[in-house]
Amino acid sequence: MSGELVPAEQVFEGELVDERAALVRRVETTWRYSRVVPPALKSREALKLAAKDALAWVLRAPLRCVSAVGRGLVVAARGWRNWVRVRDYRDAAEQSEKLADKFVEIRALTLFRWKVTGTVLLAGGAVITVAWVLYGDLVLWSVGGVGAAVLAIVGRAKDGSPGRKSVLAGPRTLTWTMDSQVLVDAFRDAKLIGKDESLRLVDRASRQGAGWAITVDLPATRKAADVVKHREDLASALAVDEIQLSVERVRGNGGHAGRVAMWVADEDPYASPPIGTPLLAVERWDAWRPVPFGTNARGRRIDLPLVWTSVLIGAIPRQGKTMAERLAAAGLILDPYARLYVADFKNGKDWQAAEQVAHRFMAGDDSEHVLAFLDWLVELVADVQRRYRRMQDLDDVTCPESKVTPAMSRDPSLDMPITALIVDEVHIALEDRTPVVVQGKKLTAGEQIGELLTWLAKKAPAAGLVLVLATQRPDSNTIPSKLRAVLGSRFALRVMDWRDSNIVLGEQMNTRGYDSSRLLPSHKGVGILRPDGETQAGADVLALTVRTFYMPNEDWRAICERGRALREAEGTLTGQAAGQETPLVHRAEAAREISGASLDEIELPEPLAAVVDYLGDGLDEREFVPTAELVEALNVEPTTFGKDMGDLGCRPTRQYVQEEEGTRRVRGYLTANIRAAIVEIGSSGLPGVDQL
Ligand SMILES: Nc1ncnc2c1ncn2[C@@H]1O[C@H](COP(=O)(O)OP(=O)(O)OP(=O)(O)O)[C@@H](O)[C@H]1O
Repeated sequence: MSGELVPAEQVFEGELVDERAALVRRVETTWRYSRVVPPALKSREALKLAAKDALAWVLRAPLRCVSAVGRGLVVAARGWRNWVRVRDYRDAAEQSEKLADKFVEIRALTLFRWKVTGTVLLAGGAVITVAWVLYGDLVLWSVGGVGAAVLAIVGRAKDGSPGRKSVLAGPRTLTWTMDSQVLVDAFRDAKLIGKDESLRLVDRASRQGAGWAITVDLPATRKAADVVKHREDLASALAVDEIQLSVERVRGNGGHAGRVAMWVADEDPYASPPIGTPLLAVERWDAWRPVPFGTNARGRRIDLPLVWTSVLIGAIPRQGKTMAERLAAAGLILDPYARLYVADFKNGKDWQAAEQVAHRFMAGDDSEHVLAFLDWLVELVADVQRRYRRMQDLDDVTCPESKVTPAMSRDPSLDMPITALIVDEVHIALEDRTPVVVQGKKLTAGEQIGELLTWLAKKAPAAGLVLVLATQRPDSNTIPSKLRAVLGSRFALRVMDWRDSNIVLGEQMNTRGYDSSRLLPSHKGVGILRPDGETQAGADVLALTVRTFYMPNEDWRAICERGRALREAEGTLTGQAAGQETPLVHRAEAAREISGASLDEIELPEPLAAVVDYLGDGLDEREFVPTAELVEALNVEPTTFGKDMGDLGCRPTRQYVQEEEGTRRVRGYLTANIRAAIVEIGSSGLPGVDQL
């Protein structure tokens, strides 16, 4: 130290003054907090850790690389699949609900992209092969390396994208047409097949009419009938209204109990304008041919066979019942050989036009109409019995079985035309409570009508009688179950509940998937048809939804006018239409016709038998026979005789008779009354009406 003074930094109390250490400390601090220095180099510990990590990374790199390439492969395959199936376009079409319209375009584009794929694969393969031939294995290694690197980059694990992306499902409608997995899922969701079960496509989805059709086979032991039954569940799973979904079991040679034909309409098939009846365009019709009745959801025409069957139509008011009944009638009207009985208990103008063509016509809902209708039925019963008797006499060539044939029905000498009894609002007749006496039994007219209609529905179709009954009240109290059971074809338009639907269509039909109470009120003329016999849908189809053709009044009138002209030309206009007021057959006489017995064959109680014996031919030739004459001839006691005759239905009357001393008014019996009593007794020995 020289004692010379030098400048020095300020020194605080307690601070060690060491210039070198301070500098090192400052450098260290700067290094540690610097942003540019990598963290691994900031401390010895960090460096050790980084070295370990690097070693682990190097060791795991091949594994990561392989899994990245694998993921890349999956991503690339998925991307290619979406591209080749035009996924983006299809999704856009689906979102805008235009998938059906774009289907053809999408198919064409798919095909094109498949071709591009094939071409690229072939061309790429060829180039690599040539290069390999020219330059050796290096080419393969290079292509493999580059490909693997690209795939590894594509498939590298990205932060924040674990697993599959969840997506909101778009409209499911019609997706199934392109992706059968969607259909399988829908069947599973509707619990029609199990979780591990699948469907087998018999036909690819194809365009049919305004919708898509597909046929599938259910897994073994699953039944097509269950799919039909749970149509609504399936419709829900496919996200369509059940009215748009038609499901049928495929039967016959090409089908089996597990084969289902489905058809899904693009939109409500019954929302379109109604279709007019094709009958308007024909000159005449053959009653033996099924009558054009309506169309099914697919727009296929459905005809209704009428001959050899009877039809019941039921619906709540204003659903198209009369329209349906008139369609059935129209086919018969256009056949000049068919005979019509038309009873309109609604008494509207719907049936008026038929008056000009009907053998018998009646519109009204009073007791007198009901009684007149009863007489029609008696007349028809007698007619049917006459037909069967006549058929017995015909040779086997003309009449091979106890059934009317087309030739027989058109032969005027046989007088067995196809005869239709068409009744609108039949419940009015069936509910009528006017008392009538039948074979000494008191009944209501309604009961008697029920009995006769049942008999006719049971026995008359083979004799050429067709019953077409429509009712607004298809409940069990109104239409006797005996009658319903023998009406072969049923058509149920919308009704109030499934019970009413079953009453029209038959027991348990709702559990088989046929319930007309589920039809929409706006769907006028749409109903469930359970045909008796074969329709276009096939002989085995239990029931089908049909929308009847539309036949407004003017078309109906035109058809009736044509029917009249045809009958005039053929000379087959009869009954009321021809101006003939044919007297109605007396009920008792009809009963005689039923039995086929003549008066002589009837076993009579006394004293009637003695009276008949005594009168002989006089029974027909004389008009009146005095009581005194009978008492004397038969040698009976007058009071007892009078009482016994009264009990047998013969009431005495007073009439003027010519005697030697002049004209005298005496008590006696009208032979007509005696004859009526004989017939009445004869018919009571026949099977009662309920046994008919
Ligand atoms: N196939 C159809 N297409 C379109 N509309 C129809 C069809 N059938 C019936 N309608 C319409 O439904 C309405 C009722 O028809 P209709 O008179 O035949 O019914 P209804 O059941 O007989 O009625 P009501 O019980 O009063 O006798 C009519 O306005 C008719 O035009």
